[in-house]
Order: sequence, then structure tokens, then C-alpha cells
Amino acid sequence: MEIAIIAHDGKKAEMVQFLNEHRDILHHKNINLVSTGTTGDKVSKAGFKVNALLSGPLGGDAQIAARVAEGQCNMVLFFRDPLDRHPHEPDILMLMRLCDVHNVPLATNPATADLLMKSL
Ligand SMILES: O=C(CO)COP(=O)(O)O
Repeated sequence: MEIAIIAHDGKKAEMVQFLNEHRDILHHKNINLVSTGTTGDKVSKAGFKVNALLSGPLGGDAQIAARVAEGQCNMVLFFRDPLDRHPHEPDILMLMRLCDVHNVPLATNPATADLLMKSL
């Protein structure tokens, strides 16, 4: 299955920590990771194999939204920073909307993401 991982700048360290804590399940469940660009850079430097798309502000969220709409992406872990402003807010809302349209599990914080991973 494919899981999308996305983290705003203030949450990237938490994403790397989260993946490290769930390294075994990612491996054993044969999960393919896809990500926005800068998140992907950080995660691959931490030793994870990830298909990094464009950076969020350049269309990465929109690319992941398209994968959700086309049935390629099965889960989205999106560690949003609610205390920061984002020029691509419309793309972020589109991604979350399409998760709801297509009933794709979406976690927007590590606590929920942990529960989703435990469900695999
Ligand atoms: O902006 C983002 C999500 O909205 C994340 O993009 P990056 O992973 O490229 O920083």
C-alpha cells in the first residue's frame, strides 16, 4: 500500500521521529512512501526510501491530492503546523477535501497517525 507523508517545516523533525518509531511496521507491511519534496529530502536523509514529489508550495500537495483521487494513495499522514501561514493553503484544503471525498484515512497530527499505523 502507499502512504503519503507530508510535514510543514515546524513539524518535519516530528515526522522523522514518527517514522523511526514505526520503522518495523513500515517494513513488514511493505509500505511505499510518497511525500512532498522537502519532507522527502529530510526523510530520505534519515534512511527511508521515499518517492519525493514537488515541494508543497510548488504543487506537491496537489500531486498527492491527485494520487488520492486516482486511488493510488491509500493513507495520508499530514503533520500540519497550525501556527504558521502557508501560501498554498488552497492546495492543502484540496488535499484534505479529496481524502474525505474518497474516504482515504487522513491524520493531521502524530497521535492520530499512531492510531492509524496500529490499525495496519
Ligand atoms: O508545504 C507542505 C505541505 O503543505 C510540505 O511541503 P514540503 O515537504 O516540500 O516542505
